[in-house]
Amino acid sequence: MIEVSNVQKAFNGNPVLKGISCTFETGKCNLVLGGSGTGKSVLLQCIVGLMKPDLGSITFDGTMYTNNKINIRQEIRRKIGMLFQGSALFDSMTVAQNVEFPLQMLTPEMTPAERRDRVEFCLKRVGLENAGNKMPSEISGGMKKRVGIARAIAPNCTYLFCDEPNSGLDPATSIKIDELIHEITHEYNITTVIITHDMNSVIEIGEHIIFLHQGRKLWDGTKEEILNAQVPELQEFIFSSSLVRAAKKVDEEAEGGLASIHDHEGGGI
Ligand SMILES: Nc1ncnc2c1ncn2[C@@H]1O[C@H](COP(=O)(O)OP(=O)(O)OP(=O)(O)O)[C@@H](O)[C@H]1O
Repeated sequence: MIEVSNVQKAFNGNPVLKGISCTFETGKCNLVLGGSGTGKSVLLQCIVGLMKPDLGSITFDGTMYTNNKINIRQEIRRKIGMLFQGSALFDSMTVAQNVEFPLQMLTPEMTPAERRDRVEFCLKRVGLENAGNKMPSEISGGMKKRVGIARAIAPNCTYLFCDEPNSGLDPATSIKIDELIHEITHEYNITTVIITHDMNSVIEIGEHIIFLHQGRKLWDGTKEEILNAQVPELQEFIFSSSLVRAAKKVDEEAEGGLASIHDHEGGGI
């Protein structure tokens, strides 16, 4: 479990994170949801240590990360896997070399043969067993995300951070990537944190959701609870998604008949 307590961050006097406290649960897909510019990426960077919060603390399974000794921070950092927006593969390396890269950096004790086995295993796990020799330029956006996932889990990560894993993907491929992240999270009991503004992902894999708005956490809960959350900013965010509007309309038709829908349309959400 990752615990974030009163994290604050400002740039040039402009507060971006205004005291965020939340927990990310072990073995679950934890989603950080919110509109553009609400501080999702800044929060993620503070959690993984790419940015230093001005105030507040972050613990990983009870061990303090912020302001702790360098060796303890490095030990935690070794357990973190990252799936970057746009996949961030090395263009000059093959798919297999990309997946092997963090093993060379983080697990020097592994022999070349052990590394090759691990790469083979991870590529197979993400459904890319035949793509090891391809270059990133030869594979699709969805395949690149899969390589990114294989690379993130290769060193046996305990924590997986995904920055908008669906960006640039078509809806069907997005669902497959969401499903893969969800499966891997449960299979290896990983604490997964996903930054997103995609309501499809919320509905697919949102086991624990944090909603950020203008640098504050306004709500947290599950995908089952989110549609009934009584937070105006969250409702506005959710119902700006045409998919959710359509799903709610179908529900209302089934439950209340057409009269209730027409009433609703008059009032608006
Ligand atoms: N290094 C930085 N220096 C100055 N301002 C920054 C920096 N990083 C982020 N910001 C500002 O912090 C605010 C929040 O940015 P952030 O990238 O966290 O938003 P976000 O919620 O991830 O948005 P999006 O969904 O569009 O990626 C923005 O106003 C952004 O301009």
